[in-house]
Amino acid sequence: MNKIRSMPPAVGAIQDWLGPRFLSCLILCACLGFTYGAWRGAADDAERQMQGDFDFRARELLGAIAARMQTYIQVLYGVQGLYASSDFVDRAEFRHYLSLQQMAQHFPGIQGIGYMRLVPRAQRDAHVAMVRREGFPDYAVKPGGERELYAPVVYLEPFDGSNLRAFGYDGWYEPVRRATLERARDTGQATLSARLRLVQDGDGRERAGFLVALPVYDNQRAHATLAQRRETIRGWVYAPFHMEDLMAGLGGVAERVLDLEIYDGDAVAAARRMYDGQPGAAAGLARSMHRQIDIAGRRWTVLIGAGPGFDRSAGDKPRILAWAGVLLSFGLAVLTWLLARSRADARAALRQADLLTAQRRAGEARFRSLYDNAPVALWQQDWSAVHAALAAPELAGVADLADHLRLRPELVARLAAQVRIVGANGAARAQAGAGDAAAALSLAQNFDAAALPAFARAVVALAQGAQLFACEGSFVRLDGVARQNELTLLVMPGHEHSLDFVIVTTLDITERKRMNDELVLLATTDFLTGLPNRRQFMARLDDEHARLQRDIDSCASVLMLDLDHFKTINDGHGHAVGDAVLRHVAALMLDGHRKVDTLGRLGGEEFVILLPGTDLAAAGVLAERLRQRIAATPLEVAGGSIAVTVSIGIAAMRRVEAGYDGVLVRADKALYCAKKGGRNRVETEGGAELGLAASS
Ligand SMILES: Nc1nc2c(ncn2[C@@H]2O[C@H](COP(=O)(O)OP(=O)(O)OP(=O)(O)O)[C@@H](O)[C@H]2O)c(=O)[nH]1
Repeated sequence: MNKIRSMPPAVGAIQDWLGPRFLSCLILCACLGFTYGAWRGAADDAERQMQGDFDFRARELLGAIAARMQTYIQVLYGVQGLYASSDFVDRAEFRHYLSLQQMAQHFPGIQGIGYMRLVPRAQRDAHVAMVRREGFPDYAVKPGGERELYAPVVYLEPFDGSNLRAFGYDGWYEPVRRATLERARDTGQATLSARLRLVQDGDGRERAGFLVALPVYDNQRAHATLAQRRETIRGWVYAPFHMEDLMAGLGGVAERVLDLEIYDGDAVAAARRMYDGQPGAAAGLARSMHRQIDIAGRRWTVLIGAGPGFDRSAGDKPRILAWAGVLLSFGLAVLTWLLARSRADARAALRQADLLTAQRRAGEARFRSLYDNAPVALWQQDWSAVHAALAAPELAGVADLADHLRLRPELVARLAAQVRIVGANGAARAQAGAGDAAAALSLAQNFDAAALPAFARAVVALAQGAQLFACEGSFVRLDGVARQNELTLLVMPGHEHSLDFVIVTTLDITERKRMNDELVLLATTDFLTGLPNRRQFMARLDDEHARLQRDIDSCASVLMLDLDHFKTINDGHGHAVGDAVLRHVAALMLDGHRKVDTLGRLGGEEFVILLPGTDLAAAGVLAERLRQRIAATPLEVAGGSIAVTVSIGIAAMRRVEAGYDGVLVRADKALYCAKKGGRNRVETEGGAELGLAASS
C-alpha cells in the first residue's frame, strides 16, 4: 500500500493501464500454450489409438479373409476325402454329402462345390453317354471341339440356377482354369486360381471370380511323386467363388469404416482388381495398409484404408479438448483482466483519494495561513446550537421571528450564549484584546449587550436561509473597553442546513465613527460658540416647518438676535475680546434655553433661536427675558467688564408659507425695527402689540 502511495501518479497510471492487459495476455498465452500442449498430446494419443485400432481391424480383416478361405478349403478337403474313401462317387452320393454340409447356412459366399472329371479324348463320348444316362440327355462337354484332355464339370452343388450353366463346362479348355488344375494336380494341394470370370455369369455383368481346386487321384495307386500324380489324376473337386459374395458381410462393422481392395497377384492394377469395397482408392486414404496374403498357392495383394468415418470418434477428443482449452483460456484471460482491472481501479481510486487528500490538506493549510495572517479579523463560529434551538417547538411555529425576538430580549441573550467561538485569527484576537489566548473569547467580543438586536437580526437572516449577513454593532474587549464594529457573517457552503461553520469578519469602526461624528460636528456647529451653525439651523428650521404642515394645531416662533455696537467692542478691545463676547452671549443663550429650542449662530454677531410650540406672545416673553439677562450680565475681562446688549426681532412660522425663509425675513425685519428703535430691545413682526421697550 505504501509502495503504491509512494509511486509517482503517472507511473502508477501507466502500470494500471498496462498491468491488466499484460497479465491477461500472459494468462491467455500460458493457457493457450498449455492447451496446445494438451491438444498435441491428445492428438498424438488419438493418432496412436486410431492407428492401433486401424492396424488391429485391418489385421482382423486379413485374418478373417484367410480364415474364411481356409474354411472353404477345408470343405473341399472334406469332399476330396469323400473321393478318397470311395472308388467312385456317384451324383447322389455327392449331393447327399454336400447337403449334409448345409453350405448355404454355414459357408456363405461360396458359389458352389463341384467336381471336374478328367476325360481323355478317347473316353469323351462314353463320358457324355454315361452322364446322359444319369438323366441329362442334353449334356455335352462345352465348348465342343477336339482336344487331348477334357475336364468337364460333372457335379456341382447346389445344382440349380446359374450353376446349371457350368454343367459340362470344360475346365481344361480355358487357360486360367487349366493352369489352376495343373498346379493342383502337380502339387496335390488346394490351388487358388487367378482372377477369372465364372461360367455361371451369363448375364454379361463383369464380376470377379476365382476357383479353388483340389486334385482327386486314383485311390488304388500311389501319387507321391509328380509323375505318379500326373499319371493317377482322376479329377478335381473345386469351388467357384464370386469375390463380392465371399466378401459380403466379412468385414462386419469394419467394412463400413474400412475400404478394402483385393488384387490378384503382386501388382495393384485395375485389370487385376478382384474386389473394391468402396469407390476411390484405399491407398489414397489418410490411413492405409498394404499387405500380401498367400492362399492356396495364390498371392493376393490387399489394400485396406480407413474410411472417413473411422477417425471421427477418436478425432473428436483432441478437438473438444482444444475448443474447451481455448474457451477456458479466453475465459481465464477475461477473468484475470477483470480482477486486475478492478485492482488497478482500486489503486487509481486510492491514488485519487490521496491526491484529493493532499490537495485538501494544502487547501486547508493555505486557508489556515490566510485565516491566521489575514489583516481582517476572522472568527470561526458554530451556530448549530442556535439552529437547533430555532427548530424547538417554542420557535418553530413562530410566524414572525424578527418580531418574536424583538419582544423577547432574554431569548435573544439565551441564543447568543449558544454560539460557540471555534477559533479567531490573530487580527480577531488583537481586536478583542485577547493576545494569544482565545479561550476567554465569547460572543460579547462580536455582539455585546447593546448589539443584541443586531444579533437577533442576524439570527433571523440565517434562519431564513441567507448565507451572507452584514450589520453594525458594538462589542466589548476583554479589558472591558466598549467598541463599535461592523460584522459580516458568511455561512460556509455546504453548512447552510446546520450552521455549524460560520465565518464572521469584524471591523473595529470605533475610530471611524468618532471621526465621522467630529466631521458631522464640524459641519453642523459654529466653531466659535459651539452652537449649531447656519446650515444646521436651517435644516432644523426646515424640519419644524414640515412638522407644522402636519400638525395644524401647533405653532413656532423664531427669535433673531444681533449684538449692539459690536464693532465698537471689537475696535475698542480687540477681536479676541470680540470673540469672547460672542461666546459669552452664546453661553447666556444656552443657559436659559428649553430643551426643545434650537439655537444657532447665523454668522458674525447674529444669532437665532427656534422656539417650537411657541406663539408670538410667549416668544416675546422669552426674548425679553433673554435680552434682560444679557444686558444685566456684562463680560468680565481683565481690567474691567464689557456690557453687552442685543436687539431681538421675533416672527412666527406660518403654515401657509411654502418654505422656512419667510419667517427669517420677517424676524429680520423685526430686528431691524428693534435696531432702529434704539437697540437693546425686542420687536415682533408688526411689533405694535407687544410694545416692549428697552428697560435699561
Ligand atoms: N471679534 C469678532 N468680530 C466680528 C465677528 N464677526 C463679525 N465681527 C464684527 O462685528 C462688527 C459688526 O459691525 P456692524 O455691522 O457695523 O454692527 P454694530 O457695530 O454692531 O452696529 P449695530 O449692529 O448697528 O449695532 C464688525 O466690526 C465685524 O468685524 C467675529 O466673529 N468676531
